[in-house]
Amino acid sequence: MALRACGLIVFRRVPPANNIEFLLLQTSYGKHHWTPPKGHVDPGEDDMTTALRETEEEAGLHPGQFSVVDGFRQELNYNVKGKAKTVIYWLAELRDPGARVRLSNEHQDFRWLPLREACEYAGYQDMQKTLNDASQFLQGDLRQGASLQ
Ligand SMILES: Nc1nc2c(ncn2[C@@H]2O[C@H](COP(=O)(O)OP(=O)(O)OP(=O)(O)OP(=O)(O)OC[C@H]3O[C@@H](n4cnc5c(=O)[nH]c(N)nc54)[C@H](O)[C@@H]3O)[C@@H](O)[C@H]2O)c(=O)[nH]1
Repeated sequence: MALRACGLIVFRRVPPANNIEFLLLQTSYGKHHWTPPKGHVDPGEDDMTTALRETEEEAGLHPGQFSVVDGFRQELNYNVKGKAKTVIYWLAELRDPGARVRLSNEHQDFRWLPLREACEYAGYQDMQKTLNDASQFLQGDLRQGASLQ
């Protein structure tokens, strides 16, 4: 069975133009790659609980500080050291764009990045596609919101 991990693509809207920035964390081990907060599903744990727990452990952001966006869920499948791994991501908007990120010792740095830079930092094509899809989803959300007003 594939290794399973879950996480949240956390974003914030930055005044004055409400531009979207995504949160990426850099590992303090291995190749020092950048990903959204995520981690392995513990035995008996459901996926969303894992995503919330890992976001709190790795970024210091608790569920009261963000809202999970309805209707967006992406599954990535890749190999790590020859073993299949599945990663599920949801999208979550930080309520206070100034909220402080607190890293654990698993990460050495973090950045809030607009889409293009986030894709550059993430590197992997599947993660780039996920970030692009998230951005498009949010733009669609905005358009829908505007048409309802
Ligand atoms: N010392 C040391 N310790 C490690 C190492 N490795 C782990 N630890 C320990 O594990 C704990 C973390 O546990 P959790 O937080 O629960 O789990 P995850 O968050 O799942 O953590 P991972 O880092 O294991 O998982 P990935 O991010 O998935 O990276 C695995 C590989 O996959 C590639 N990769 C990454 N993202 C993408 C993508 O989007 N797309 C594609 N295509 N590929 C991608 C990339 O090549 C990468 O090298 C740490 O505390 C350490 O103790 C290591 O190399 N050295």
